[in-house]
Amino acid sequence: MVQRTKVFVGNIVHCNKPFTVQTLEKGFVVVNEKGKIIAVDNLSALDSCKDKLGSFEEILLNDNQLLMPGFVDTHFHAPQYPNAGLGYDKPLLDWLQTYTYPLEKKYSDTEFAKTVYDAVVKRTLAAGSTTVSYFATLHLDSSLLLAEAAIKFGQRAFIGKVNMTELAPPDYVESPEDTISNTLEFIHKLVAKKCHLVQPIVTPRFALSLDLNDLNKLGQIANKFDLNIQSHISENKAEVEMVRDKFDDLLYAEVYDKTSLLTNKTVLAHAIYLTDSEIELLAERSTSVSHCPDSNTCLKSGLCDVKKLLKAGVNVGLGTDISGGYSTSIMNAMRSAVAVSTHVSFEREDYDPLNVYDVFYLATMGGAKALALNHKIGNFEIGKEFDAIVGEVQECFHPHTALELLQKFIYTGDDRNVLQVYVCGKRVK
Ligand SMILES: O=c1[nH]c(=O)c2nc[nH]c2[nH]1
Ligand SMILES: [Zn+2]
Repeated sequence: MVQRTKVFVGNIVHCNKPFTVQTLEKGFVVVNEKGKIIAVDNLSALDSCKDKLGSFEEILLNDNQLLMPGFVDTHFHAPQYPNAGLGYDKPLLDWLQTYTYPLEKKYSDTEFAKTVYDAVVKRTLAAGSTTVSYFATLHLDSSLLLAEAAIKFGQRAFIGKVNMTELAPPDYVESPEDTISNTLEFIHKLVAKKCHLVQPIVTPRFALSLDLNDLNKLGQIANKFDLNIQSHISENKAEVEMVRDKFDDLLYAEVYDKTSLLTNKTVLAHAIYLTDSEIELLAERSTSVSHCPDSNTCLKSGLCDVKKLLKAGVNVGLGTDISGGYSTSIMNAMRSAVAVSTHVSFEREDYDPLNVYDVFYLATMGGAKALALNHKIGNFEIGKEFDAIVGEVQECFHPHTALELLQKFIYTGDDRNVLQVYVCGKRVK
């Protein structure tokens, strides 16, 4: 169905530059029938702009509402949603074996997969995540069902069929041959759906799941088809030690670099225990980090020093990391990122922790860049596709500026405060 041109009028906030929130108090954004932003300005320019439009739909925001870019969740294990909030009594490697792999194995059942995946996409859209990078499971058919859920409900998404040949139960690993051939088939079948919003992403689970040879083949596939890549890095001390032992003293980031997996379209979750030289390597390769503060706390993995990564020139986005994390909401991840950074600051001299505006940048432009979508989404630049949220702060007892509304929205809001959600100009909530 062709969309009508839309004119949004009200308080507008977005990051027009890194870590800078631009506000248009009483501004407007015009979105054309293809979902692209064609004008952004102050109210004084609205009448002359309207004169140039044909028919359009006007969306008027009230004084307690805010138009902002949609949130980007850079790390979400969709099959783990049934475990959200469960099993935080074990650290990463035991947690994987005890709770996570047994659940993921169930996605050989496509009925079960469809039920969970539909619920995940509806829930994340309701929370304002207009773009999500999903891990699925090893299963080809049910991974395609996750893609279908995103297409059906109108979410922008990356879908990763997970690769894992080792260090998991014998009935939840693939042979080295199958992991490559199934990945190629998954990519071809997903691309054949011809939905520009939903794309495959190469997804080696982590360095302990595959050998160098298979990691390298996945690097070649990503390179050949120009695909995004997602994985995990340096989340847990025992994991980091096992990687050093397995790969003859290579550093974790060196394992991925040696196998062509560190690119400007790669996003790596956690990155808590990187050495300075690994951080430099990520910056050199323009590889991004997905910061998942809730997961790092629930699994007692550690405190990620995001400010250090940013200072070294590494781009960072936010991830909910269901079900290492318990919340499907990037608003919650923003609050937790501020809290964790503040806790890091207690142990440092002259340390300026992340603030509410910094995490708004990470949740929008930082995430867009992590998924190499910053030319398309992340803010309201003319020419970009309109992925946006209308948020509302309820119970305002006196007038607030747009920046005050943004603070209150992030700190006190949840999906009840996310009134409308748009992906590429189409309303999806
Ligand atoms: O938080 C995590 N969740 C996972 O599912 C996983 N697999 C490897 N490493 C992981 N970390
Ligand atoms: Zn994860």
